[in-house]
Amino acid sequence: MKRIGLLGGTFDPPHIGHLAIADEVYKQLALDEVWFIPSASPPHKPAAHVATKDRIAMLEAAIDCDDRFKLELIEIERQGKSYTIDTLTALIERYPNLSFYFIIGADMVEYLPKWNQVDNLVQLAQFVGVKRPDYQLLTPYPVTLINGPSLDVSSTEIRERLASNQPVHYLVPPKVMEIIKERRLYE
Ligand SMILES: Nc1ncnc2c1ncn2[C@@H]1O[C@H](COP(=O)(O)OP(=O)(O)OP(=O)(O)O)[C@@H](O)[C@H]1O
Ligand SMILES: O=C(O)c1ccc[n+]([C@@H]2O[C@H](COP(=O)([O-])O)[C@@H](O)[C@H]2O)c1
Repeated sequence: MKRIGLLGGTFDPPHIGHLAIADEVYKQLALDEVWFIPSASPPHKPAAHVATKDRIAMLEAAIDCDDRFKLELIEIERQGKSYTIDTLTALIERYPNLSFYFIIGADMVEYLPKWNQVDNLVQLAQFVGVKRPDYQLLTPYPVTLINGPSLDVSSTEIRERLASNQPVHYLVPPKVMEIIKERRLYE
């Protein structure tokens, strides 16, 4: 049975933290692929700061050069609030022969008790929690905890730096930087 990592996110914009955790979990859990799932509408925070088409273009560019990473648009196609319970239910129905590993950073591990139908949700896939600065990697839920590199980078910080004309080179992949510049995102 193929082992698929799922990394859901707002990706507003995608950054090296996303790629590093996908890479780390891929290796530590011997996954076959990692699918990146941009949310249509994040369930727990305000809407993204740029258009969905821009987030998709940036995410495509971010994972383009890595064959292990794929884009999965199931939440964009479904529209509405992107609850993970709906996404996992649909993916399991669509791909009964794959086993899924839902990857979350430590901030989301802390927030997991508030996720929609969390008790059912954690039965649907193996949840995998990854270290992130300033957050506890601790939970009563059955989450596999991974101690990888802990990168102190967030989309919020990148947006703030772009808005105040500070450099973000090396925090986002070069092709993502090109899109940000060409489309004048986050100015
Ligand atoms: N630096 C990081 N280390 C570990 N996990 C991360 C890191 N950045 C993002 N993640 C995880 O990746 C997933 C998607 O994150 P998201 O797209 O919301 O990025 P973000 O940097 O947290 O964004 P924002 O600052 O806008 O809230 C979440 O599970 C989040 O915890
Ligand atoms: O389903 C939920 O209740 C839920 C609550 C918070 C976050 N999530 C998912 O967790 C992933 C990371 O969220 P975010 O907003 O930090 O990008 C993304 O796939 C979200 O849809 C899901």
